[in-house]
Amino acid sequence: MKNKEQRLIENMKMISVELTDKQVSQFIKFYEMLVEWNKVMNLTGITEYDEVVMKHFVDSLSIVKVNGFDNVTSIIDVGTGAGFPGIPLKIVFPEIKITLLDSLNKRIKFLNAVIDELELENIETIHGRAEDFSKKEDYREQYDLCVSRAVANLATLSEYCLPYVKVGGCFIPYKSGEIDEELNNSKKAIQILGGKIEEVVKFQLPDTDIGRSFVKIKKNKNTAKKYPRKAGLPAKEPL
Ligand SMILES: C[S@@+](CC[C@H](N)C(=O)[O-])C[C@H]1O[C@@H](n2cnc3c(N)ncnc32)[C@H](O)[C@@H]1O
Repeated sequence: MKNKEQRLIENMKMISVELTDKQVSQFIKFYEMLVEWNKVMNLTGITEYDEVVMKHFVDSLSIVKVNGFDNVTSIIDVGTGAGFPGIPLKIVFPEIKITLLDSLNKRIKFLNAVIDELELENIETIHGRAEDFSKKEDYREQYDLCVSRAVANLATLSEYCLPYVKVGGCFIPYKSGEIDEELNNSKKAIQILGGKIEEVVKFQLPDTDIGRSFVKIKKNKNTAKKYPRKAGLPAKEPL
């Protein structure tokens, strides 16, 4: 049986991500903290090492198959939970400024401990609702890229996420394989919020039957000031 480090390296290679020794040890530490803290708080339903590597680490980074990162200097991960996809992106792209936002404070405490332990820099956590922070000048239309995994349907999520994206930047949600109906139900919201669907890229996680759809949404005009509506409304009454 190969050791943990080798298995991680090989799985990442399957999506063309090459890891340095430092990044390998950061991923292993992150895994250990996830399992340890998961004993006292609900962070993830998956704790077996190889499953975490594939379904959390490789999945978080599979966006590299869709989007280049050369011109990305800032990313916000909305509804990051235990740090997915934000922490794996930070480990692999240390030079990019990353903001992790979640409304559950216990998850933010976990993430702050991970940031300390892994000695990550140029990364910030925010405890708050997506709908509230994008109203603040320091966050509104400040990011090259907004990502989000497993948070809400695409119409609701677009109202959470597009206000954070600069004109010319992108919002790329991690969605499950079957997405046609969700796409149809979100086209109006995306257009109202200043976005345009550029492409939908389907991807299969290596050696699994798990399908992903990445929806690449370009921000082509400013989001009107009245969006997002007050907290709770985007989920209750999607645009
Ligand atoms: C199912 S978890 C997914 C976490 C992580 N993105 C992942 O894929 O493992 C959804 C997360 O979104 C957060 N969330 C849901 N609605 C939110 C909102 N309006 N603002 C901020 N966070 C929100 C929840 O607190 C939770 O941590």
